[in-house]
Amino acid sequence: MRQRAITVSGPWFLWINLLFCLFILGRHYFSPSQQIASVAASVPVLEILMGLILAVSSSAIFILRMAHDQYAEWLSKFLYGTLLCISALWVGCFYVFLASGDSRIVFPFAALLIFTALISLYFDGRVLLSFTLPIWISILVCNFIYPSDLTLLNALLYLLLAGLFESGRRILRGWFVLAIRREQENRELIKQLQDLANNDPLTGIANRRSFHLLLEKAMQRQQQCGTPLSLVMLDVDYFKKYNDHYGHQAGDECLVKIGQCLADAIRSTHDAVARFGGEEFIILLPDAVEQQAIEVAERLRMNLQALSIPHAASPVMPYVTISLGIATVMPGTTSTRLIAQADAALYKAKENGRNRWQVFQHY
Ligand SMILES: Nc1nc2c(ncn2[C@@H]2O[C@H](COP(=O)(O)OP(=O)(O)OP(=O)(O)O)[C@@H](O)[C@H]2O)c(=O)[nH]1
Repeated sequence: MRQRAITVSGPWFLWINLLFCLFILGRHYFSPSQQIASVAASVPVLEILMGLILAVSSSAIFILRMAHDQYAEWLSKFLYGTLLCISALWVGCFYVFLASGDSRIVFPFAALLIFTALISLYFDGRVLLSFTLPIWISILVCNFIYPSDLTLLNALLYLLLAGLFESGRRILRGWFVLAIRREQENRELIKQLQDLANNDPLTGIANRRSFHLLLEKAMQRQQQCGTPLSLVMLDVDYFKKYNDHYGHQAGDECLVKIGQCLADAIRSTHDAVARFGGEEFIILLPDAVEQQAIEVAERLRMNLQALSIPHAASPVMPYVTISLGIATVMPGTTSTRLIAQADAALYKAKENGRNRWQVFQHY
């Protein structure tokens, strides 16, 4: 957010400097009074200083606009250096005016520059001070060197301006910090909402809703490119008995372990594992033909077996086992039908004795 502010406010402030320069260069037209005319002797110096500010400001505006990465860290450092340089040039300009006994333009100009700097750079204290501090200090010092202008009124004005500047900076900075905090909170909230919408709260893997979205996308791609696609649906064997034996809490922990085991066993970038409901999980295997899906199913079964989660109440094995149904897309298969086929194959695997996989048979 700070980088965004720099790339928006930085060029604006540089434009202000450009305009102020043009005003000084054309001062004879704006105020052809005796006092300003007395600066005439120093005109070449002044013209050079203004020319330099014009050149530095316009180059910096160009570089900031052309910057490839508008959020790059170097932009802040670049603006810091540029403003320090421009500020030094303004100090020279004000010195020329004060030295030639013409302070009329100095004070309002310095105040305007300092307050426009505050408006555009308040979010970055270092950059703000790099511009304002040299101007502030040099005017004070000049007043001591040329004490004709050091009146009580001027001193009071300096104090008043310093107070206004600091209080304004604090208020603006407070709003900026609040905006940053709100943005971070919103980002976290959006992430939480996305997690809630897409992930199963118990196991942390994708939920049924996001699985359907992934499946629809994969089906579209399959229809466009004619690539294969398979599904593996699986169900924990005798999970009701597990709950009854070990308690619902242990059942939850068992589901978390199974979800993790499945997620670890798939190619994370291509495939997707989701909790389909209760103790049922589903795995989407884009680009996988039937044989590859069988290999994945067997791997999942073996990985879970390797975990050896005790299931004393299971009539199949003394540890938790799963049954799996496999279905592969055929021409004209819809997503709903593919899920139904994987479910039918799973039912068959259960019927055939559980702790096994079964491929859907097209008769
Ligand atoms: N602990 C826990 N249990 C769940 C959760 N979701 C579903 N279950 C339980 O899973 C059990 C599923 O039981 P059934 O559908 O009869 O299936 P099963 O006992 O696994 O038998 P088969 O599938 O035929 O092997 C039920 O007792 C549900 O209460 C959950 O989030 N946590």
